[in-house]
Amino acid sequence: MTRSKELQHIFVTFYGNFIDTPDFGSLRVRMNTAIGVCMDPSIPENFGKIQFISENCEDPLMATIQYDTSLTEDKIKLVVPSNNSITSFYFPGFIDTHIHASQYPNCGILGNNSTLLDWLNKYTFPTEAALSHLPYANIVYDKIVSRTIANGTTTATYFTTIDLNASKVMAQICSKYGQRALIGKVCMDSNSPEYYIETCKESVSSLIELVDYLENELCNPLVQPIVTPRFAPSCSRELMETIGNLAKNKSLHIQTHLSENFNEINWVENLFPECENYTDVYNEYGLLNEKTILAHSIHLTPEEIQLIKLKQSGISHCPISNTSLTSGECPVKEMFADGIEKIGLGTDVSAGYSCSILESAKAAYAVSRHLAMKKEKPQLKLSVNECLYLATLGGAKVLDMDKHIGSFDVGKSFDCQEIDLISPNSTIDIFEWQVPTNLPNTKSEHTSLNKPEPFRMCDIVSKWFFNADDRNVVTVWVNGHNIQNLNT
Ligand SMILES: O=c1[nH]c(=O)c2nc[nH]c2[nH]1
Ligand SMILES: [Zn+2]
Repeated sequence: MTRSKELQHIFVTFYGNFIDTPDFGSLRVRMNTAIGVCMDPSIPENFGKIQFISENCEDPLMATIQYDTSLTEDKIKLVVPSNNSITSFYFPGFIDTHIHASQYPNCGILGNNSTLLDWLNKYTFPTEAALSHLPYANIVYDKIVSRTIANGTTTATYFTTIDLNASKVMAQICSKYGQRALIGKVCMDSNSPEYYIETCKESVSSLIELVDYLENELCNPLVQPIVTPRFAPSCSRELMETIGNLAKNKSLHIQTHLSENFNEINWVENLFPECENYTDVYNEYGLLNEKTILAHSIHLTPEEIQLIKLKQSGISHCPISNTSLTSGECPVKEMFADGIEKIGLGTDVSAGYSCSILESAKAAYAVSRHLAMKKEKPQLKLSVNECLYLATLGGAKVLDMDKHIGSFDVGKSFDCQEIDLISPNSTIDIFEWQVPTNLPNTKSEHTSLNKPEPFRMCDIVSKWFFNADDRNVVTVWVNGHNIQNLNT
């Protein structure tokens, strides 16, 4: 298709099987469904957003014209899965609520016995400091953004480094690829190595300049700033208060680390004796609100849980990182039971060894089971559906973006990944008699005494969850745009 022809399309209708998790624990399966997305730049309020959903639809083109009779066929692009079979489906794009783009060169390098504070000093700070060299930052940031997209991540909340210019480079790269991103220039003016520290004044002025750059120069609504005090030990009271005020005045997101490791928690208690607990430090210095993302939050006291609930902050559960640095097991189900409503997943590269949210979802499943065994509480186990919710709509809630992303609903942006269990390089083995018939839960002619019943769609999802990787991600869209095949 020529570029000029493509430009005429002001509406895209996606057709196939749509699966999402509208609630914690439920799986919504909509077979043979048409979802219409407005791509008309002259209607900015609808651009990239889902306009209609027609279930059990036989003629998606007709459904589109019925939705809007002013649309003619030449204005509509119809997208069907490349392998239009029952083993392929559309799923909401993954949301990574905590990832250090700058640590990607260390991904998979952890040091066997490292725990948080020695790992930071030995591996992390030198790697982050090196990214002030912009050609290096360009290569690393380009790779992590394309790699997360290849793994189905449509929204990511990034930490960069203290370096302003490298943070601008990261924003440019996210914008180039079309990924939805929050860009966090790290703020740290205390208790850090002399080769990787800023003064409070430098930190605040770099942050202000980054915010100004994103608002007034880059001007891509998909790429937003996020205020990023690294964690309480590396921030002075003055720094936290100043950037907290900036976040409040400009309605910006905030991200930081909380309660990851016992040595860290003791350190915070010694550094901030005026505060009730670790969470209270962020509250005291104006950093705790409904747009705050708290990574880890493993060892919280009941008082801290109540404070987070009161302030409606979100928690980013990073199970691969927590296992790798032996930080602990975040009690996700207990926190939900205690009334915390906003919990999502973070890869936490490079304390986490994978930039795939699907891998993090599997790790969340495993960690919850270890916790259930340790505490002899089977109710602490996370199900596949619950893990997939954390990876999508749960993450959207953490980012306070659940009105816009995280599931397939009219009015939401079309942020989506097409999954295929039998894509060309797939390593998933699925046998002919296991392939479901077109109608969910009906028996097919395969069924006999000797042949088992075919899978239901929830089995197909389970197979994907445990057996898949990026080879099963066929295409990725953000705001209705295909962002995976940038160079095609
Ligand atoms: O997992 C983590 N990664 C980090 O880079 C970091 N900095 C403070 N605390 C941290 N925890
Ligand atoms: Zn982190």
